[in-house]
Amino acid sequence: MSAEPRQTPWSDSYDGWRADAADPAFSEWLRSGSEPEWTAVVTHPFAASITRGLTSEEAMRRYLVQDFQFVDSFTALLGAAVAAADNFESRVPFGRFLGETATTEEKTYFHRALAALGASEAELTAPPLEPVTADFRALMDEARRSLDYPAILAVLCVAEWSYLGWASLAEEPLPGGPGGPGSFVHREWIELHEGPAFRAWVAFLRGELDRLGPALPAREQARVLDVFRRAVRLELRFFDMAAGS
Ligand SMILES: Cc1ncc(C[n+]2csc(CCO)c2C)c(N)n1
Repeated sequence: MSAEPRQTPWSDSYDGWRADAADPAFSEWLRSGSEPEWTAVVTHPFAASITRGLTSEEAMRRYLVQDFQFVDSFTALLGAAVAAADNFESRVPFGRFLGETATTEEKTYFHRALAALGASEAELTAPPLEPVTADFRALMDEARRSLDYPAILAVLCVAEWSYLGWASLAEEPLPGGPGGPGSFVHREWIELHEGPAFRAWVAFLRGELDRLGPALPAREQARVLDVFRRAVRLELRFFDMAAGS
């Protein structure tokens, strides 16, 4: 007979929580303090239907048109992270991700996917924003203007870690294969958020929060948690919007 693993009670004080947490990482405090919404994001029915290639072209177009507007503010936020990081070694991965991944994804995936889904030029460049897209952009713009490194990290970390979360749940064979459901639009969207390079990027973002978070005053820790939770709620609303609910 095996014992049930002991659940660490979550505490809104990081120091109180870490005393008996199995994994005392600051990023784990933020994530577990964002339940149940965190799990609702990574297991969202819309994300699950992407992993199975079952989202319709219409739903995928609506989602990606809005997401391209999200990615624009996200890319600006990466630039703010270069500026706000507290040391040289930390600036470099943001610049590398911006140069390698963000631009590739933007230039190739979004353009190819939205063309294949029949999006118009206006939908690509200046679509009407859904309320959740406008709210998400406002949060990212607030973090960017603050140049507050832990707050910037919190928003970036939620966006990337939660996407790693749902994409890691995809099972082989991925959509878009011969005779199977879905297309390259589904398959590449999963592949972009999975794999060793993306995992290392998420580990870097978490590592930065784990490095800086524990030494922050309790008041600042609570502020980072607030930003993290707001971002998680927006991820949830974003998938709800995509699902049309
Ligand atoms: C709502 C929303 N949240 C997170 C991501 C993940 N993500 C944000 S930017 C980026 C790479 C740069 O293009 C990735 C993978 C997303 N796309 N949309």
